[in-house]
Amino acid sequence: MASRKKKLQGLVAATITPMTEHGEINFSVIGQYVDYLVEEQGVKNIFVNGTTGEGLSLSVSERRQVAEEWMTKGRNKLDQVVIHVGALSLKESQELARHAAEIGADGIAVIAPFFLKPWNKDVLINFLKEVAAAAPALPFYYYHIPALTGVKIRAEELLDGIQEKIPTFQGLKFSDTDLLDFGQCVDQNRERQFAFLFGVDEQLLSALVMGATGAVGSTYNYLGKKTNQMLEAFEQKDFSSALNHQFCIQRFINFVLKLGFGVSQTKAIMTLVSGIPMGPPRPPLQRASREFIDEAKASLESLDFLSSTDLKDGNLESCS
Ligand SMILES: CC(=O)N[C@H](C=O)[C@@H](O)[C@H](O)[C@H](O)CO
Ligand SMILES: CC(=O)C(=O)O
Repeated sequence: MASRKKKLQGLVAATITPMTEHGEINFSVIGQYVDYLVEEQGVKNIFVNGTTGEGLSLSVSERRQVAEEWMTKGRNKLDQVVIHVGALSLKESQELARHAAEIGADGIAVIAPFFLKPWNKDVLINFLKEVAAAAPALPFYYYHIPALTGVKIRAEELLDGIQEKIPTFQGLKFSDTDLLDFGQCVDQNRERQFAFLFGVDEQLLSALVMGATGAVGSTYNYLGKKTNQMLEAFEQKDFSSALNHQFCIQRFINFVLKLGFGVSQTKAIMTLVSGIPMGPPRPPLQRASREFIDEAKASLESLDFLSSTDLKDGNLESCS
């Protein structure tokens, strides 16, 4: 039986995997990174080796080392560490799940296998069940990200009866814009203590209205503080302030999405905002262009999302 520890709530940063200029993992900055999230962004939960962490571009041995480093450096500082252990090979996924349990992680998450794909709900559940069973004491989260996996089985359908198949099932990380599907996941499972973690940062407020209990995302690495203000306003039922915060966040995300925004760009933005070198991404991803970085910087400054306040004066767009 999974240890029913405190429900995962609030913001969860999808961690970047820092790399050296030579493309090796730069473990040396992870301690600093933990402190930055906790102290500067007010974010105390992390999601390791996911999309943002290029988990599927790392070897199994690298994934184990990265997970260990976050656990070590996060001890007594972070609330919860969830490790993504999804892989195309069930064996690898199980190895990573067992490893997550050994190192004391707070939960594991798994995406749908995305090469030879499950074609219906039962087939997907069977795969997930085998992974979950390798870590029978760890809370299990399904990571729904259909745009990247190509597995479009609706989350609402998957959740129907899931606890009978996967007793450790504890929640859903929902990275899709289908708020009907998300809302129905919440509505149909009201009496269960699941965590509903939303993963589209630019739409989080709508998901909060639908009953999201938390959020996992890449932008919480550097917009955690801002997003926490939105959560706070929502909690206080100050919906107009919450909406202002969401619109500010949207202006930034909308701006970078139009320039082309993904993991490479997240690495560059985090380097810029935190001052911690995240390094280049691993191929097939390519590093963000100089033009992107300059434009993103100007946008962050004009929205007052950077500590440097050079461009602040007289800026009508400022979101502070
Ligand atoms: C596809 C992807 O990486 N999604 C992230 C997490 O699920 C989000 O945090 C996005 O990066 C963010 O919402 C910006 O679109
Ligand atoms: C964004 C996210 O949740 C991930 O990197 O997996």
